[in-house]
Amino acid sequence: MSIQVKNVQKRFGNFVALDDVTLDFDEGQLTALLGPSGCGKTTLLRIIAGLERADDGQILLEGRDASHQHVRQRQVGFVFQHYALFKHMTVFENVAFGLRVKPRAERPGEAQIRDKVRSLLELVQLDWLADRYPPQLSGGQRQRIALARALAVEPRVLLLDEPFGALDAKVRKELRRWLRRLHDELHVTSVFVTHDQEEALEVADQVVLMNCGHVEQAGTPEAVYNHPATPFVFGFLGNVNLFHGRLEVGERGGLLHTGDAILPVTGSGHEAAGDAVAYVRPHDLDLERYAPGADGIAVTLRRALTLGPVAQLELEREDTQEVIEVALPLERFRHQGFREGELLAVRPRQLRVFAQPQSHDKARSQSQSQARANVAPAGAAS
Ligand SMILES: Nc1ncnc2c1ncn2[C@@H]1O[C@H](COP(=O)(O)OP(=O)(O)OP(=O)(O)O)[C@@H](O)[C@H]1O
Repeated sequence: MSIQVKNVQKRFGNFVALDDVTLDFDEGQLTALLGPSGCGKTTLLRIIAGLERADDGQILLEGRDASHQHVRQRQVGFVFQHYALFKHMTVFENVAFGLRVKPRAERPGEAQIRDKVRSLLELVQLDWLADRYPPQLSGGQRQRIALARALAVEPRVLLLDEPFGALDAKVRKELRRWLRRLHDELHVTSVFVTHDQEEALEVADQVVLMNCGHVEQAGTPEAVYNHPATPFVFGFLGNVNLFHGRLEVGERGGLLHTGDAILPVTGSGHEAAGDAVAYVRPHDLDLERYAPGADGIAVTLRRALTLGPVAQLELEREDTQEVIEVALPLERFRHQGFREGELLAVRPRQLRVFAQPQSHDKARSQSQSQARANVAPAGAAS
């Protein structure tokens, strides 16, 4: 079932939790709602489910206005962070619960219930736990049972609120791969809330980046990561270096004057000249030995972390003393033989510029500071 969210507005008192949110969730798609704490992810999920009413706007399910439909009529299945399994019931009975409480006319017979529960337990690969009670399960197993229980009533939409939030990192990773495989088998339109960018990028077909009650960007993981629409998205999805400076726009594109360096800018070329901030990821920077008059930013290599296949380098700008973070394949780093204390030159392969906002409203400036919380220790913080 497809879901459309149209111009949804939600306030709690004077606080705007959702501000004109418009989104499409295609039939059979797995979408991640991603964003910092308090940005409105759960509120949006609850409004889609019918657990919360929007003040304005519409929810369309399969093209039909469902804004006034009761949660039951919407045919949604839920999985929450804190697994709400019934402790006094076996795993089997927990999964059977939704079927047993159906109105008499719709309730399947006992044999059908048994078959259905068995096949769901096989689907989540926990059929061997049917007779156990929830306290006898691990956290990951409980979440898989919670999912089987949500699926028992054949929901047309599956909503998951931080389903793996309470689990440790290793189990989370296993479970998110498992969720993806399960989704590929079932193709139920699913929306899950997370504040873990890796989880969203790895699992989802569509990632919706939210911030302060509005949607910053929605798109495939590839699109939001490689073509971030706003500084917030850039900062939220992975490490980034910031270069503050002045943008000069000429016929052949933009040039950023930052400290003593002049750097060519990639991108649309529609940015206005003036104060600007350029964004570049640590792996989009080239590094070579410094030579007087050469292009790039002169830096000193302060620290090299050579764990794993990538060398993480901390470099200090000669002109502004800001820190730049560079990620180089370990082999290349070793081959070059760079040493700590050495003078090098950094050149961005891709430098994305966003114009400096002239006037911030409160929410936007908050969004900026949240974005900065995710940047590399780099010039970043300045
Ligand atoms: N019932 C409520 N009454 C008042 N304020 C609320 C209520 N529910 C949510 N809020 C506020 O609305 C904002 C959005 O909350 P929401 O739970 O949707 O955020 P979230 O993005 O899911 O956050 P988290 O990742 O921390 O769960 C928060 O500032 C929250 O305090």
